[in-house]
Amino acid sequence: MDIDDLDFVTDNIQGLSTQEKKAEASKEPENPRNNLKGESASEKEQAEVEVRLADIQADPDSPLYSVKSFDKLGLHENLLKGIYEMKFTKPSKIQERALPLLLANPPRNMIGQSQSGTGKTAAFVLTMLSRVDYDLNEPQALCLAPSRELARQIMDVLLQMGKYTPVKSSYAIKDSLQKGEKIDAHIVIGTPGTVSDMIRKRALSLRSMKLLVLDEADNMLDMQGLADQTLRIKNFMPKECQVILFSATFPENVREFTKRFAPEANEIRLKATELTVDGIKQFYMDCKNSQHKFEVLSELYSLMTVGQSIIFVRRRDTAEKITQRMTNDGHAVVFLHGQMDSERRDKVMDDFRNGEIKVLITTNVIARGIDIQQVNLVINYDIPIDGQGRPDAETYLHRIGRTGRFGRTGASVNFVHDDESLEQMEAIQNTLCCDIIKVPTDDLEEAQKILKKALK
Ligand SMILES: Nc1ncnc2c1ncn2[C@@H]1O[C@H](COP(=O)(O)OP(=O)(O)OP(=O)(O)O)[C@@H](O)[C@H]1O
Repeated sequence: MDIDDLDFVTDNIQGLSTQEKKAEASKEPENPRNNLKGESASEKEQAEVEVRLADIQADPDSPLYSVKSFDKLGLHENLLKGIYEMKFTKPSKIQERALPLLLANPPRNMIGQSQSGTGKTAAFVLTMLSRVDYDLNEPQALCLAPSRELARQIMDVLLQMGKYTPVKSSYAIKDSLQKGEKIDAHIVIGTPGTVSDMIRKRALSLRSMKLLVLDEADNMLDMQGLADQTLRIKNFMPKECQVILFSATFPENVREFTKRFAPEANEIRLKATELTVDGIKQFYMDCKNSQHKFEVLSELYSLMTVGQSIIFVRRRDTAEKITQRMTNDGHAVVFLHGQMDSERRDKVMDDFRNGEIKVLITTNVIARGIDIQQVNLVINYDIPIDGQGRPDAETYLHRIGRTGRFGRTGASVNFVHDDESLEQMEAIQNTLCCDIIKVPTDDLEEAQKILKKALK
């Protein structure tokens, strides 16, 4: 699989060298990506997505529905120029509801929840860009994210949306600052560990800060994880700072804390039944044991070609091992995890983003926030569990939410291989009140057809 861009070629040409595969691929009859009008298939697909999106945005039950246009949301014309250049035509529900509240004066805190892939980033990025004083060369807005990869992605959005503003922005992620350097940018985007370090070394001054944004806020305020660091950073911020929390999930155990962290906040919440995204079809494959699980994975990838996909595993060493075994079987796959050095992580992510890498095997490090529209398949090779070994429905939602972005279709496949993993998956299914459909492991041709149909 995963040669060039031949999304729907299912021939098994595994076992050939890369050169041979490319030659084989170029033999496809009459270039399947071109139609009679001379329009390339990807342009056609894009047009189809846009038409579908227009329908979805007209459906009041969709999280992408809105009544207003961006022009009516009180944004500066320079920001509107940036937004329209990104080809955003209408706001999504969360953008339409949150932006007027976020921009109102006096500023009020916000706890905003909306399904994965529904445009939360634009809501908080536009708020940061609207609130800073561009004549003051000091950090005024700080956005924290749980991973380097997500911080880099938010920066990309900021630079695109702020293209027609004089914004200066800076990273606060590992290896982003030279020794002795001080940040004088208006907006800083970083991860909590590095931000804490920079504050301690006085490389980042918080005295003019007006805005603190936590993306993936429930994760950033999780007592088992990043809460300590995040809280410490907040305690250094000026008291009157506007606090903005966004996530697709706010589980019960962090709710109280989020309210204390962002007191008297405007709140936009989802009901438990609204958490999943309709465009993502969920499946599972019941394997006999862990060896069979690997065989099914490898065989499935031999049979089907998807746009791009992410395979989630529980442990870093599993990511490396599965990558090795898949490579031995002739698949082009790459791993990414949090113990790799910064340069390597950035390279892998950039290659995945621009489509050079088609299959990424990874841990929860990129389970949240990562937005790559071509990803149409997510595999949970290991069912997600939390620090106490309990089924982790939030992580599950975030993982599968790497596909089905902003009205696109996507599929997720859970691999189970014993009673325990089956029970974990069922517990997640019950928590989320969603359907997870079984696909056969003894007829992978059939399995492949079912998945392909779901992606149409
Ligand atoms: N109004 C809009 N019109 C068209 N596309 C949009 C609009 N708003 C956002 N998008 C696109 O939708 C995709 C998902 O947006 P974003 O990454 O902000 O989702 P999210 O809600 O933060 O998801 P997650 O919970 O996974 O972090 C992005 O590719 C973004 O460019």
